[in-house]
Amino acid sequence: MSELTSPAVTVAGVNKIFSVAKGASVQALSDINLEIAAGEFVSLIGPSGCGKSTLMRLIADLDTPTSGEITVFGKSAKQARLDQDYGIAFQSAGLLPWRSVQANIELPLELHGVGKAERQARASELIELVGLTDFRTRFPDQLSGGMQQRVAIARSLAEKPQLLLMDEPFGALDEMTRERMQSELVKICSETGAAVVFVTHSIPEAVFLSDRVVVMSPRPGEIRDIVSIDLGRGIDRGDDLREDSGFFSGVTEVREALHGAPSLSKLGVDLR
Ligand SMILES: Nc1ncnc2c1ncn2[C@@H]1O[C@H](COP(=O)(O)OP(=O)(O)OP(=O)(O)O)[C@@H](O)[C@H]1O
Repeated sequence: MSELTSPAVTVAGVNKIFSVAKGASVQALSDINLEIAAGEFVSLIGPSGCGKSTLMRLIADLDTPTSGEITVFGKSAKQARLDQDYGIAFQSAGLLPWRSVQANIELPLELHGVGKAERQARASELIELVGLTDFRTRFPDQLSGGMQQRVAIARSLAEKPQLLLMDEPFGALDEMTRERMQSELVKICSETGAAVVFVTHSIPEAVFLSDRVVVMSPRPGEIRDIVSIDLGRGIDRGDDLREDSGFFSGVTEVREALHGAPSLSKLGVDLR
């Protein structure tokens, strides 16, 4: 399969066991199977400690599975990392403290040899997008946690990647900024056709953003249910959607899946 027709991510029979103390181990993930299509937005949701971040770290090749296989656009996770095939925005912003906001956002472009003028123009666009125009020359330790997250989000978008890995990227944002960033992310994805794997603790956030919500069970993390959210894409996901009955049905379905009740679609209930 060529890179273009490959799924964005495949996770096949993945287990992850951490060795903790002498002889003791923690099984964080158990037999995870998941395929994320190119351009698809998939959220991972589940109780604290169920392995969401572990799964993200495995996809990003920041750790390796104990068994099973992960591919990204048909390549091994390692090759995709080396080729920088995706943008990453994780909870701890991971900014370089000695670089300004602007220079942090320019970094991926710099690493790929994009010229200075183009880099600066793209960074300015993104700085405006995340509402940090007055902070472009500041350094990360001069920013609040939420602002740092916004810099990390801008950096992850710098190269218009075809895949974004986002682990609670909006966790430290106030509710207004969070909703604005969600709407921007929907817009960016429909413009660039990027696939997204998104970890969140917020059911409404998962439903607003996703094509599918993967509901995980408590440790060892297994996929308990996958809820399809058929609310359209792009302009269909405007702010009005937050008050739409289809949106509320999605929230209910994900909540019930989280609590272990059978999903409504599985019972043949039409949610539209
Ligand atoms: N490096 C590690 N060594 C040992 N155990 C680990 C390690 N990383 C994660 N774990 C354990 O694996 C389990 C899954 O952790 P993970 O951070 O993936 O959960 P999570 O679903 O992202 O949690 P949260 O929602 O609280 O962020 C937890 O029990 C955690 O303690």
